[in-house]
Amino acid sequence: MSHAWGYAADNGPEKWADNFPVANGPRQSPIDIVPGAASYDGGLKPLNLKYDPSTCLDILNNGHSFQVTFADDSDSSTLKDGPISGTYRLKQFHFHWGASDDKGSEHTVAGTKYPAELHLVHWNTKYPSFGDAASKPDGLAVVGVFLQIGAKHAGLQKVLDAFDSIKCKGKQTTFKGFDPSTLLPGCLDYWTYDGSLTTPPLLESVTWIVCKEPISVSCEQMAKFRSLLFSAEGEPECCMVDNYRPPQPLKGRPVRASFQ
Ligand SMILES: NS(=O)(=O)c1ccc(C(=O)NCCc2c[nH]cn2)cc1
Ligand SMILES: [Cu+2]
Ligand SMILES: [Zn+2]
Repeated sequence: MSHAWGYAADNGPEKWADNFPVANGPRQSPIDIVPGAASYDGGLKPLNLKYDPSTCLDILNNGHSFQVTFADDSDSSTLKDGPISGTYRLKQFHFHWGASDDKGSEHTVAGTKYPAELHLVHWNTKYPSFGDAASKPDGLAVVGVFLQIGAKHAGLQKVLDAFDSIKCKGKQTTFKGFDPSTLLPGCLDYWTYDGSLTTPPLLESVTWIVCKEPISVSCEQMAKFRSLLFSAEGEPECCMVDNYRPPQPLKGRPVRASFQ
């Protein structure tokens, strides 16, 4: 994945519009979610998430986050219902986090930042591939889950235990049998709005589905996130922290709630 963009002062979110003018587009993400301004929509269905751990393939440090990638050549791990129509396949999940517990999430709730945010990335099977779907207005659906400091998360620990082999940019290792549904909160109430990828190419192809209930992680687990590096082996070490884009203008978009 060759790209010059990042999260530093010289290549970070304030500079992305230079190479990706859609950064100033009408449906950019993330946003600040204002619960009082969201409109309850009784027509929204509950999320229907069905994940098959046998589709889990590997874990990768791509230089801006780490991601767990899934086999998406069949409808084994899917998202249906919720605000979407049709079937969307799980492609990968990754996180965004801060250098300290007071920041790190991309979406905020009435201005509140969480220490981290999980993104489960799915693509619409009406298109032939993820790459094709990523350029369509209804091509992707990303489920966002906030992380808050509290009890150690057993499911997340399985992911963190793989970190020693992906410390540097470009490192990848086999990662099998992980069930991403262990990372979901108990209650799947959500907010939804039309948005974009939160990293370049910032494509405006994402139906965002942000869960209201966070999951808990321990401060030791957060420290493990911060032990990863943006830098490749042999480069000066640069801690992978603050890999989040700040909230973007809503530009009149409705934000709907699946709950009252
Ligand atoms: N944060 S998010 O909105 O969920 C998100 C989800 C997926 C991608 C993505 O697939 N990007 C295109 C390929 C690529 C280039 N470099 C790294 N990935 C980017 C952001
Ligand atoms: Cu990349
Ligand atoms: Zn993301």
